[in-house]
Amino acid sequence: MHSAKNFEVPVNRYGDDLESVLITEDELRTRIQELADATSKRFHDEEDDLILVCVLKGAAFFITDFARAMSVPTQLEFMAVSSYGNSTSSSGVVRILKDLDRDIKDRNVVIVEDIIDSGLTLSWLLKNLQNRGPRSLSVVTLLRKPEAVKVQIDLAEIGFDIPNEFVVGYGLDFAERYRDLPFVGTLHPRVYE
Ligand SMILES: Nc1nc2c(ncn2[C@@H]2O[C@H](COP(=O)(O)O)[C@@H](O)[C@H]2O)c(=O)[nH]1
Ligand SMILES: [Mg+2]
Repeated sequence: MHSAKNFEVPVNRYGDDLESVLITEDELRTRIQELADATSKRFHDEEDDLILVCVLKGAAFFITDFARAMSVPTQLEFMAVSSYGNSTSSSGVVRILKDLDRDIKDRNVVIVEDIIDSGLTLSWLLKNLQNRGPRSLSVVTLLRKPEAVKVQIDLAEIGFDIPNEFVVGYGLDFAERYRDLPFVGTLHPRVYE
């Protein structure tokens, strides 16, 4: 489990809103290369380009770094979904706000996720995409909160297991802020209040 103990919060554009750094910029870079290497290896014999599906907006930073670290050709697709629930947890009832632009039938598809919390959103998405008849469908997630997971999902790659805390940065927001931080961290409680 990745914890914050050893990292100081670097000077950043949000002043002292950040309480701790869980994963530094260097750690992200190193681990993303490892995830891309493992994923490239799985698909290096395939003829067709691999389709990477980004679930907006949280995975946007991750997928761009991940795709550039891959050693096989990839094509990017974007989806936007809204998950009904309260402000801090999803219900698993999902509505598609933006669908893929292309047919994925008979194609190798990797969902590139920012974070798995309960896993309910991803579980719904996997069923939805599986019904479209891809040749293969797998998931690479940057973060996972093992203590929060409610549905077991088969994950091809996991970047970091983190504590059950609300995190921001590297694509992850609170009220649309903090996505542009180059590291993953936690906010001071006063920011929520
Ligand atoms: N900024 C943050 N967003 C989070 C966090 N944990 C989850 N999420 C968002 O929810 C979905 C996944 O939710 P799930 O319960 O259905 O697995 C994820 O893609 C994020 O958009 C968090 O700590 N910080
Ligand atoms: Mg997500």
